[in-house]
Amino acid sequence: MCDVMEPPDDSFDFLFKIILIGDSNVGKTSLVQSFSTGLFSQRQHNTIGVDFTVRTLNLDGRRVKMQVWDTAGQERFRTITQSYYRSAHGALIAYDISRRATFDSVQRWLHELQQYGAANVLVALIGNKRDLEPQREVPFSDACRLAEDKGMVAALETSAREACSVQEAFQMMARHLLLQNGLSACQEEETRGPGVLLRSNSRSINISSAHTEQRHSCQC
Ligand SMILES: Nc1nc2c(ncn2[C@@H]2O[C@H](COP(=O)(O)OP(=O)(O)OP(=O)(O)O)[C@@H](O)[C@H]2O)c(=O)[nH]1
Repeated sequence: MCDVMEPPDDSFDFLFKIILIGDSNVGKTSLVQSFSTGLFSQRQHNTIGVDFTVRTLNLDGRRVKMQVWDTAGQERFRTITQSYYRSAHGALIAYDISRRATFDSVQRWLHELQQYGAANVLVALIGNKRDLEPQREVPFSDACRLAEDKGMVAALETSAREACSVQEAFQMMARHLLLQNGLSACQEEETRGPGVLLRSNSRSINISSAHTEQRHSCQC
């Protein structure tokens, strides 16, 4: 049944294209699935090429349509996935907090983005599988340092499995894109400056409090 109060999903104020990149099996598809349906499936097929999902967010009265391009992490699809970089307004580079190698690859993904993406693309770093705390191989402080060094807008940790901070990750990117377009997403941020996310397992890089101590408790 249709809710008469809801405008049709094709109406929007802003359209942002977001690309999700990172090594295979870090959980990119799971993050997109969690964002679009709230569901998690343990058995996930490797993405072939690129998948496409759309969801419209209501951010403080603005309808922001998010077109999310979920790319394959496997090397053999690299030529196909690179062709999607150019039109992206924002990029989420994902790694798995329990596999250091996937974090070490972030620089390579960033390099690809710089090579094939638009000059003003906004980038955020996502450490997924936060629920695997006992197997953690990447301290959150390493992610924050890298994000800061590379001029990314934020570093966050998520768990697609526990639906932890996933919505926030996409909303954060949407808010940064609104800000980039000269629009504050909400009044509170207008008084606070360009920082957006203040959760304990996330950190906005371009705010004055960027050097405050970080904690890791997930409060979902
Ligand atoms: N524990 C845990 N497992 C996760 C999480 N997110 C994804 N997984 C699992 O990690 C595996 C890989 O997930 P995918 O979403 O297919 O990874 P991907 O990055 O899209 O992989 P490619 O399509 O090959 O690039 C699957 O078995 C998921 O169930 C998470 O937050 N926590």
